[in-house]
Amino acid sequence: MKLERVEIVHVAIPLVTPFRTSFGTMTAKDTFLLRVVTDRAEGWSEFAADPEPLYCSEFVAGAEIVLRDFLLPRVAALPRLTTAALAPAMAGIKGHELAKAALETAVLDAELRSYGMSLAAYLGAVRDRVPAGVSVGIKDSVPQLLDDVERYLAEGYVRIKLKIEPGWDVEPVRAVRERFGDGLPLQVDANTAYTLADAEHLRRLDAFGLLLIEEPLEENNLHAHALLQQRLTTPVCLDESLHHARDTASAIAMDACRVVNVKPARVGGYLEARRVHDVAHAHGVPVWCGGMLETGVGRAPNLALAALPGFTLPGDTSASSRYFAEDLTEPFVLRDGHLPVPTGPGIGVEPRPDVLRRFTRERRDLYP
Ligand SMILES: CC(=O)N[C@@H](Cc1ccc2ccccc2c1)C(=O)O
Ligand SMILES: [Mg+2]
Repeated sequence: MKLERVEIVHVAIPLVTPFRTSFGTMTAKDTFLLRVVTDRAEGWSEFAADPEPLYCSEFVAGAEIVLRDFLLPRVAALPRLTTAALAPAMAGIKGHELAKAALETAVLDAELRSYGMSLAAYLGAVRDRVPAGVSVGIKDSVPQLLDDVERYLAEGYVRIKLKIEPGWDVEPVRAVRERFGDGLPLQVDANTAYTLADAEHLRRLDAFGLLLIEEPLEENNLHAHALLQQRLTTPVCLDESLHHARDTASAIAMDACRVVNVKPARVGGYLEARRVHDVAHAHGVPVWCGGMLETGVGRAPNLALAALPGFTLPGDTSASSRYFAEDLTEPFVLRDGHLPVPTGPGIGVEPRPDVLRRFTRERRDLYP
């Protein structure tokens, strides 16, 4: 393929309800899409983070600069544009996995469309639908939390994930366990909010039979997570700490990570996400597909990834209606607690032009 044009489309879509985590409260998904035009086909992708570097160090304005000034010049210089050639071409630029993932995914979408192949087929999907979990934010009160969990269960979600932080952890988890029983698949996500000094307090969560506790400690401290795991029976799952297959292998070897939250954006794209899956699967470590409040543009490829054999736990890819009154793509609708894996060429979806126009803030060329 030949790279002809790359467009950046800044979008802002209100969330149906505010989403509070230990690092902040979101009221809208404010990010950008990339549209890559080649001589054979065009492809779309979505940048996973936010205008502010709260979940990780990357953010919207910074990613646009890195793409325009550093990543695109290297990619445009390739003699032949293939998705496989992108990561090596961009490797000289340190970090910026989310920006690299956005570019690689749009090129992958275009390349697969040019062959008429779905991302699911390309990655090696073994299922045509995946079970849907839901991530529930920190609430103002326990009764409000129980109402929200009840509503999500009634909608069919098969797993509940509760955001926790110091002061909102044991009590809400106990309340959900007592109200919905021991059979409910239940996990928590601290988004790095605790330290090893909290180990004794976190051990209290062992009483509730949780599937996992996600990223309890600061990101990139595998040693601290390994020390914490020695003191908990609840499996530690890493998210913010894992940036590629290599550090996933290290985390597993150190017993710092007994479950992996795989986020293609966090590891630089779907090719590396599959490698993370393969490394974990080879070690008998279950993986699940994390979420970043993506619109349908980011949700569709995550469903293809979640259909790989090692994805044995429900992920955070919820229905479109969990976050948005109107999605940029055709909405993803829960059916019997599952979402369908897209079967069309590439990521299998594209933004609906009229809806995209309504939520577009600005649109400009990044290349040429
Ligand atoms: C579904 C879920 O809990 N996702 C992330 C946290 C998160 C939540 C909201 C976000 C909004 C914009 C950018 C990044 C975001 C990350 C997590 O697993 O830790
Ligand atoms: Mg997480």
